Amino acid sequence: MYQPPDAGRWTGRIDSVSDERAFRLHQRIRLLDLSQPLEPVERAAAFIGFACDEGVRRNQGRQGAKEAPAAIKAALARLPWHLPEGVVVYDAGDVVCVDEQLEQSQAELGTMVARLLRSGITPIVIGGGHETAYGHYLGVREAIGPASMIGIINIDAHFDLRPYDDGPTSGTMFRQILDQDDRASYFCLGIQRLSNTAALFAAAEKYGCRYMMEDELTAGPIEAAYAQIEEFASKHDAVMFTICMDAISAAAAPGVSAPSPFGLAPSLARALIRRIVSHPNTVSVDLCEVNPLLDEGGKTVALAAAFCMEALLHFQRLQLGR
Ligand SMILES: N=CN[C@@H](CCC(=O)O)C(=O)O
Ligand SMILES: [Mn+2]
Ligand SMILES: [Mn+2]
Repeated sequence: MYQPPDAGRWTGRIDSVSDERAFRLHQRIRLLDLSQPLEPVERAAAFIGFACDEGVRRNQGRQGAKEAPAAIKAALARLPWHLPEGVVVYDAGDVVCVDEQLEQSQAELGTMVARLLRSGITPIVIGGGHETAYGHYLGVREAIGPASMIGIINIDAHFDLRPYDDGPTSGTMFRQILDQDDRASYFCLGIQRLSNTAALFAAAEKYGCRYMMEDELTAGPIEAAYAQIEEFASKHDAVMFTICMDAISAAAAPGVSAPSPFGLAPSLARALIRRIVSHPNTVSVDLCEVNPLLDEGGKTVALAAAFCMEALLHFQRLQLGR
């Protein structure tokens, strides 16, 4: 079910009502109702929420991620505006999963993502459990057509390559995509040995997935990751980028279904995010698995909002003269 944006969410501290250098996102955001016709726009991005944790429920996880779009948008509202002149940022509302209708909700999210992409607007999808990524994928595939090659870059502790004989969950998306789409490939950064069974490592081999382990990334140098990102992104027509917040150290991101004691440092993840969205082939991003009900002092929500803002600031598609 689609819910148009709610202006009441975009409130916060006001340092000045006239000096634009003192503005925050809530003073700049525009509302975009995706139930109305869309005009083409240049250098624009839109937050689209996916209020859903049905995939997490089916995956035996701890529910609460459906509260994340409202919480992350509220945290984004308070951040200072540093975007270049001419960039427009929209709140495009939320797709809400009702009555355990995961598959229908993913399809609806896909429709919204495709509409944004076709209007030239960069989608910043705010999940939701990681099942968000499947709806995001449907939209990218619809927008770019069947012939184009999609590269999926995931920052995650988990492969999310589980079998889905009993239906899709928050742990099955990339297997679903690779089974149905021979023009999609998958690169995962931040994989942890203790977050995946041997069967899941075997699935990654079987599907020819590329991955970098968390300890490999942490030990550096980061240029090794940058080189792999460049090589992978360059050989695809479009890159969809997905961030699973449980990839981050539990010290910084406790508010997730499956916390990671040895997760990535936030600054390392930020460097990866900047590099991935800076690639000209990257068309969209989603950020998933924040569970505000499990958060400690709002720090996971604050980190998620900061990652969304970093993506906005560094998206190559939003820069002048591209
Ligand atoms: N999206 C999360 N997927 C993980 C969850 C693991 C867990 O709950 O322990 C997975 O299925 O592997
Ligand atoms: Mn994960
Ligand atoms: Mn995941």
